[in-house]
Amino acid sequence: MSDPIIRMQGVNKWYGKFHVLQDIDLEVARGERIVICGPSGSGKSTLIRCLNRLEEIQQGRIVIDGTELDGDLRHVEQVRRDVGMVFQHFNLFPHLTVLENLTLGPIWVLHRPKAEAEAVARRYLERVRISEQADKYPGQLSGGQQQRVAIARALCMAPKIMLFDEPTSALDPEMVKEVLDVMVELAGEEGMTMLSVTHEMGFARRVADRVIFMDGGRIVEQNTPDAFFDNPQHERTKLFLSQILH
Ligand SMILES: Nc1ncnc2c1ncn2[C@@H]1O[C@H](COP(=O)(O)OP(=O)(O)OP(=O)(O)O)[C@@H](O)[C@H]1O
Repeated sequence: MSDPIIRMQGVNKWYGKFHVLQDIDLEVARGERIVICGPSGSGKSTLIRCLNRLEEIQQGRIVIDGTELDGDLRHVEQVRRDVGMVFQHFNLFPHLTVLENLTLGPIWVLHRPKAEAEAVARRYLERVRISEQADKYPGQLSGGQQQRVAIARALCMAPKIMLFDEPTSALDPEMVKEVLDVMVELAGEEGMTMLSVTHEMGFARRVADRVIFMDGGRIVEQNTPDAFFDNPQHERTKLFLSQILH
C-alpha cells in the first residue's frame, strides 16, 4: 500500500504475562473504513487504543500519518490531535455543558478563539442532530444523545482518523440506530479514515471497505465485507460468525 495513514509493524503488547497483541501488521489507507470484530478479550480495544497511545506497546512500530509513535511526547501530542476517539461510555465531562464539552479541546489544545470554537461546535451539533441540547449537561441527555455529543466533540478537533470503540454497546436498543446513522453519514464523507470496533455487522456490511477479525491477540482474517461474511476462511471466523449472526 502506498502512503498508508496508519502503519503498524510487528506490534506486540503484554499486560503482565498476558500477550494481548501478537505480531500485528496492519496498514490502513487514507479514507479507508475498517471494522474490527472478534470475541470478547481478543484485543480489539487494545489495538485501537495503541493508535493514539492510550496504551503503550512493548515491541514493534506504529506510524500515524508519518509521525512515529515513539517515546517523544511531541509525537504523542501530534497523534492525539490527528486521531479522534469515541468510547463505549461516552467519557463526556459531566460538569460541563454540551457546548463546553465540544469547545474545551479546540480552545485549550488547538488555541482557537472561543467564538470560533463555539461556531464550529454548533455546526457539528447540528450535523449530529442535537443542536437544541447545546446548553444542557450530559446527565440530562439520553445515552444515544450523549454518544452523538461524543462524536461531535471528536470531530471538533478536525481529526484525520476516527476510532470508535464499541460506540453502541452501552446503549439501549432503540438508541443504537441514531448513533449508527451518524456513523454511516461520517463514513460516507470523503477522506475520513475510520476504524470501528463493533459487533454491528449490518453497519460493517454497509460501510466497511475491510473487515478485520481478531482472535487471541492476532489478526486472523481480513477481507471485504461481502467476502468476509459470505465466505469466511478460518474455522474461528466461521464459529464467531455463527454465534453472532442468527
Ligand atoms: N489494563 C489491563 N490490564 C490487564 N489486562 C487487561 C487490561 N486491559 C485489557 N486487559 C485484558 O486484555 C484482553 C484484551 O482486552 P481488550 O479490551 O483489548 O479486548 P476486546 O477484544 O476489546 O474485548 P471486548 O470485546 O470484551 O471489549 C482481555 O482479556 C482483558 O481482560
